[in-house]
Amino acid sequence: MIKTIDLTKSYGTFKALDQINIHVKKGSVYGMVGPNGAGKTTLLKIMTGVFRQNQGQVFIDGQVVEDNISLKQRIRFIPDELYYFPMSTIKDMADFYEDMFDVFDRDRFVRIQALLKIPIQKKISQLSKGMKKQVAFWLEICTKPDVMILDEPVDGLDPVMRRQIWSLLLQDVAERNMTVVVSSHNLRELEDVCDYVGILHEGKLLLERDLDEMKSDIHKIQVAFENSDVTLKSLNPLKAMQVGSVHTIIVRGLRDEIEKSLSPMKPVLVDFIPLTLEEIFIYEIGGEGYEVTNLIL
Ligand SMILES: Nc1ncnc2c1ncn2[C@@H]1O[C@H](COP(=O)(O)OP(=O)(O)OP(=O)(O)O)[C@@H](O)[C@H]1O
Repeated sequence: MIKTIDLTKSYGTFKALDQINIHVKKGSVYGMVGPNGAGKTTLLKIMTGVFRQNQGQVFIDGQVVEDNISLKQRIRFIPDELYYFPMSTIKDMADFYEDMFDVFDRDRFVRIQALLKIPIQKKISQLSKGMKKQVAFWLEICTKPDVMILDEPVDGLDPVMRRQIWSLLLQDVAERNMTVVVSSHNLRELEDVCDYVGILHEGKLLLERDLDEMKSDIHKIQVAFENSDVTLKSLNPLKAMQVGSVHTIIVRGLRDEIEKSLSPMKPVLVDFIPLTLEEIFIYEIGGEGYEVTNLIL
């Protein structure tokens, strides 16, 4: 649904994005992860048409985003730094959104107010940073966008509110097939919500992966044998440790096939332990010369 082709952006002589090709499926949540300065905000701002690229193109449903007003109506962007009209109250902003967007859902606005419990007569300038962020989600989600682009969305929100906001977003993903692109420098934060993850580093896309596929393709296993001489070299582990007769290995491959390979060795224990997304990425790109832990933690 969203596709960028060779997207390149320079600020003066500095190349902030270098030939970025990303692919986001309709109705999915795509996490863009990378350290400070990787180019995430630049990429998101080009995807929403806020910034112009030097080369390449962004397509949504096959249409070019740049200068496409009707397409941009279907995209909402919550930036890292929020802007509201000076002196406006939440009600003023809701009225403005209702004027701007035919699709603004006033009933939903009222329902979400009961959840967030922020009085709508409050001046937004007098709200805390986290509350301002809540207001941004509150307003944008009521415009029922097809695409929601979020730059560091949960920054400043407390853990309970993070869950509330994500549950609102995921409800729209499930019910309306909304597509979400979300940036973060913390993989752990995205682990529970993303279907796909892209890692950006120094303006380049290091990789892009389907998380379910990745999770089914790499395993951490504890195996124990009566005989401590058994080796697991035939499984070509990415990593292997042994304490007494208990082996802990990281192996690529499908679970069924790994179990079949282990069975003739007559293990007394085989335990598949879930890998965190962070661990998977470390094994996925750790061999490519990057200090992955520095990129994604
Ligand atoms: N307006 C600008 N003028 C010059 N350089 C810029 C400008 N905006 C961003 N940059 C540079 O482009 C690079 C990418 O910045 P960007 O804000 O896209 O990174 P980011 O991944 O969003 O970082 P963070 O996680 O810190 O928000 C950085 O080196 C930054 O200094």
